[in-house]
Amino acid sequence: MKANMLAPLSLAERLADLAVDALIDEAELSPKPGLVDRRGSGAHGDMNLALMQASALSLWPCLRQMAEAAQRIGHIATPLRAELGRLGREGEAAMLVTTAGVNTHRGAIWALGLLVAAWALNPADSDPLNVTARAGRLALIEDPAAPIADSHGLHVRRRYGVGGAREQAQQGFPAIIGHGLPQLLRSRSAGVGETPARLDALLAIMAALSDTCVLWRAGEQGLAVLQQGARAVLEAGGSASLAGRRHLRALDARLLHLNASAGGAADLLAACLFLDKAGSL
Ligand SMILES: CC(C)(COP(=O)(O)OP(=O)(O)OC[C@H]1O[C@@H](n2cnc3c(N)ncnc32)[C@H](O[C@H]2O[C@H](COP(=O)(O)OP(=O)(O)OP(=O)(O)O)[C@@H](O)[C@H]2O)[C@@H]1O)[C@@H](O)C(=O)NCCC(=O)NCCS
Ligand SMILES: Nc1ncnc2[nH]cnc12
Repeated sequence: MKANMLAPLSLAERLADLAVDALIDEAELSPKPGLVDRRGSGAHGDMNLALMQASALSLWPCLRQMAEAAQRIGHIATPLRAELGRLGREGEAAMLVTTAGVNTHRGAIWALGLLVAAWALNPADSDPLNVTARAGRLALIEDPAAPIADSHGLHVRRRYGVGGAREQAQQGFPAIIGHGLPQLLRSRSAGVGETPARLDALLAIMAALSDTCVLWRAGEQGLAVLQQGARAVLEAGGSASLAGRRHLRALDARLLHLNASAGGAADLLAACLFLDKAGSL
């Protein structure tokens, strides 16, 4: 092989590439209400775009290993779930080293980890509906080595009775399959550019999701502001329209005022963009 030629990539490497690409696309997408983007840190004192990009790149080895584990183990049962849990915890540790302790992508490791594994289990069937269904079956299996977690998500689930990241995965990612992905395709076929189509997909996810990050910081009132505000942008014509952009600006200002950040919806947009890349593998 010539020195300037790259070695062919394995399936696991290509899946990790697509997942990291999707994370970087999500981080760079702007203007996202309340979230870190090209404009700044949103409602986060401890995150910025460079940190999100570095965090995304740090997850490549973990995502590749998750896909490899799925190929090696080959079926949906406890051994694969246990291995994904172990690799997920290692990935979180690598992320926290890269970010000096800031939780940039915990939810993304969970969602994309399950999805790369589900894809690698049957690469011939990359229909998003079937990949998310396989990921859901994986998420339903208990991780025998999971530590007793004291997470924000746990507190919020107990207080407000919502499902959170675990249930979203166990149900086969309804926020993506029922909202984000159809909106992405609808906005594209309406002829808007790729950036507004992705923003509309994010808003559709925000309007449908019980995001435990928002509930943690801003309670039920914050979640209602997010969901109603996201719906208002879409009903006004989406982020490509003048009226939609006005609603989007107002939503951004309200979320910043409430110190509310929809990190869960951001993770699910990355997962949605990953599934959308299915055709390019
Ligand atoms: C099963 C886990 C997902 C753990 O879930 P749990 O709900 O117990 O724990 P959390 O630590 O709260 O993590 C869930 C993260 O998922 C995102 N998320 C939130 N709501 C939803 C939803 N409805 N659907 C899908 N995803 C959702 C969200 O991640 C983003 O937010 C992070 C920032 O959160 P936080 O630290 O709370 O943020 P701040 O507000 O900044 O904190 P303060 O400043 O106020 O202190 C950011 O990272 C985004 O990614 C939730 O945080 C799973 O994680 C797990 O069990 N992992 C163990 C290893 C494992 O098994 N891995 C499996 C590999 S496939
Ligand atoms: N763009 C973003 N801003 C804040 N939290 C996030 N978690 C994942 N993506 C994020």
